[in-house]
Amino acid sequence: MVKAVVLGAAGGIGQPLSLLLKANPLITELGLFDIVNTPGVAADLSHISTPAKVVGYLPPDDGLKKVLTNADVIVIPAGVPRKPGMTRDDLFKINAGIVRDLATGIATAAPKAFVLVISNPVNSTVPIVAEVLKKHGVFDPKRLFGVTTLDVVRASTFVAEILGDLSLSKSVAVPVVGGHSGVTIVPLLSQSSHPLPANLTTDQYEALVKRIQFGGDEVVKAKDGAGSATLSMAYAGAEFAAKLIRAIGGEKGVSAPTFVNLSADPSGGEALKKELGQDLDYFSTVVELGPEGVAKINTLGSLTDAETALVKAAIPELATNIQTGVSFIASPKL
Ligand SMILES: NC(=O)c1ccc[n+]([C@@H]2O[C@H](COP(=O)([O-])OP(=O)(O)OC[C@H]3O[C@@H](n4cnc5c(N)ncnc54)[C@H](O)[C@@H]3O)[C@@H](O)[C@H]2O)c1
Ligand SMILES: O=C(O)C[C@H](O)C(=O)O
Repeated sequence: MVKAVVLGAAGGIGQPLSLLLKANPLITELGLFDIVNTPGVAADLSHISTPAKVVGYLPPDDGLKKVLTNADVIVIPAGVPRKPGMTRDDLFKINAGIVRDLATGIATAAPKAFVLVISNPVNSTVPIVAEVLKKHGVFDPKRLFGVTTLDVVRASTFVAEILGDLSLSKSVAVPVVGGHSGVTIVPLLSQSSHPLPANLTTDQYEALVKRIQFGGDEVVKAKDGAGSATLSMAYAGAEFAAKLIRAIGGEKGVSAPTFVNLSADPSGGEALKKELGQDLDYFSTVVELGPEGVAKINTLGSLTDAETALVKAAIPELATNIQTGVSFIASPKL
């Protein structure tokens, strides 16, 4: 029995994500929450012939508390998306408060749930959720995840394109580490399950790295004011949620890159911190998943000089983004 909950379920990501979760046979209950339209979305999805019982809630009458009660897995795509010319950090002003309030609901109504954060800027919203849970004395770092799967999905697709065979994209696995914005997105292409063509030039390699780092901008530009990635994000979010649900159900050998608090690792992430040469509290890397959530946080492994430089370039922005999230909750003005 797995109850999954989507907070922001009526939005551009929320609706297709809810559809994909409804299609997951391991989910037996699907709770949808948004400030608008969830009764309609829930009624629509409830006619699909899969096991999950679907219920939609709105804020009145304790809707947030009701949807969160007995939740096992909570996915959060609530918040505003980018328009052309904006960075993910520009979303902080609005999304930080939205995520804080939803996290407060989780802290009281579902403190043991696994929480998957999609709302941007992920590098800051994940620390916000952690700080809220800490304030309530219920933070378990093993249960909190920043969803960076879209970067991994993009890397697989773009590598398969370069290999000239899109049918490979499902099996191409590229670890993408760091964080989820611009230069903090670091694809470790030398560790791709399918090596890049030997004749790839440095210019082509650099263009591929840039495309993975700035894939979000490509979509924002193409949507021309109508938002950012929604369908590919829903696919990526459902993929990550499905992996986690399999792992908490006891399946062995499940792992995925995700942005986590390094204290979730049994060793406190010391080996990774040593590799990074920096005492960061959060980082995205390949995480082994298990019944309690994070089972082990993997180190980066062997990197090329170019990848070492990318990791180095990611760290200052990542450290600032993390601190922005932490300070938002620590602020005495709240
Ligand atoms: N992590 C990633 O890789 C990734 C990828 C794409 C988008 N995103 C982010 O996901 C977020 C959502 O994007 P979208 O395109 O779905 O936006 P959207 O505007 O289409 O949908 C957002 C939904 O959130 C709802 N919402 C707002 N405040 C809420 C609250 N307090 N409680 C519950 N619901 C609330 C809105 O009503 C809306 O339905 C954005 O911040 C975007 O930047 C992240
Ligand atoms: O680019 C965005 O703002 C949305 C998302 O983070 C993405 O990577 O597509």
